[in-house]
Amino acid sequence: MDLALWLAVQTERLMPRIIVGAAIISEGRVLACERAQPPEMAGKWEFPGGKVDPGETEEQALVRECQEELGVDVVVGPRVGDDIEMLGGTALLRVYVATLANGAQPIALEHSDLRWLGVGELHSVPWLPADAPIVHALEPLLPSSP
Ligand SMILES: Nc1nc2c([nH]c(=O)n2[C@H]2C[C@H](O)[C@@H](COP(=O)(O)OP(=O)(O)OP(=O)(O)O)O2)c(=O)[nH]1
Repeated sequence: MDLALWLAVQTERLMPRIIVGAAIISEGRVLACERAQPPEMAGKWEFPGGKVDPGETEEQALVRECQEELGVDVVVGPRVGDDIEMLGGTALLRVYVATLANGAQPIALEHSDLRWLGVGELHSVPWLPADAPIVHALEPLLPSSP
């Protein structure tokens, strides 16, 4: 490995890329989104979100991603669960609870399907593997009968 590549790898290890996700809760249910791509992730379910761009706060990134992916404004609340290490420690998944800012309903602009899941339905979809601890941490936040 040459010096430039080695330095790039070390920098990524020291400063993992933050990927933010929004656990949007409405009427006692959380929004799950089915990935449409890339092929190896298609059919797996996730929280809307994505990479935080340089110069952007995590909250700004979540608001932007929810606009791009779902066409809705969200209000970002507290964190849910711990950071999840991904991609060999070069990225961290960090999920926040969020609510819809107004009456607008999410539209699947980039996903292949959307579902509102009550606490008893949380495990009814195949989540991306990294999301399992977050889904678990959400359970106490959802009412037993939405
Ligand atoms: N948004 C999101 N990404 C997740 C979750 N769980 C999980 O493993 N990931 C992974 C999938 C991807 O490898 C990565 C996020 O990539 P992305 O494609 O959604 O990010 P992005 O919108 O910024 O995409 P781009 O700029 O590369 O087009 O994190 C999750 O719950 N939500």
